[in-house]
Amino acid sequence: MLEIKNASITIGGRQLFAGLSFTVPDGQTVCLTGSSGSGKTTLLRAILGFHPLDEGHISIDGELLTPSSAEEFRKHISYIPQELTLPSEWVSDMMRLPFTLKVNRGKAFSKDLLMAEWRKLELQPALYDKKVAELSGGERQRAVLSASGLLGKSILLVDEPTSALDAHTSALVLDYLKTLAVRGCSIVAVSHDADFAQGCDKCISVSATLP
Ligand SMILES: Nc1ncnc2c1ncn2[C@@H]1O[C@H](COP(=O)(O)OP(=O)(O)OP(=O)(O)O)[C@@H](O)[C@H]1O
Repeated sequence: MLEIKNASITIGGRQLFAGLSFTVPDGQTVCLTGSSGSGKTTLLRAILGFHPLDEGHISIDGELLTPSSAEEFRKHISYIPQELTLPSEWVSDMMRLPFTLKVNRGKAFSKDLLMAEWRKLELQPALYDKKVAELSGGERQRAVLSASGLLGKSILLVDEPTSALDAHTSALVLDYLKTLAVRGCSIVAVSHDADFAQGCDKCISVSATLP
């Protein structure tokens, strides 16, 4: 279980949020909502240990996130940022890349298992042999999500997973996230998509403090 307790972050003299508390039990999907600039992405970065809280704490399964535990914590977290800068030229390389990282040691890549994830996300198998630049934004988003699904980490943080998708495909992505949740994953998604937010188990409003 992921727990955020009494969290506050101020950047450049502006308080983004304060006293923010919520839990994400194993198997739950939580949607972070809030106006642009309210600090949703910053909160995801805090969970990754890349941005310190000014007050409060973050814990996973009762273990506190600290500067010294952050690296160990990240081994259990998949993070899909809003803006994907993908270093691979080919989709096949992009899909294999996470499995070559030290942090994912012990996780074996399987194209067959990946294709099973792709079917759930309605990605055509032929895309696997294309260049990344040939994929649409929504195809790229879903392909990256499928690799996270295959990695099977216990926490998934995903920023705007449906921003490039039509209503049908957004619903597909929500269903997909729920299949990951059923496997025990705790999911925190940032979204401005009201239908997506409604489909999650819980919505947390990250509220900006007005000057
Ligand atoms: N490293 C940083 N240095 C300076 N300012 C930052 C930094 N990170 C975030 N900010 C500022 O903090 C505020 C919150 O940013 P954040 O990206 O968390 O918002 P958000 O709620 O995710 O917004 P959006 O919905 O537009 O994606 C913004 O004003 C942003 O400019």
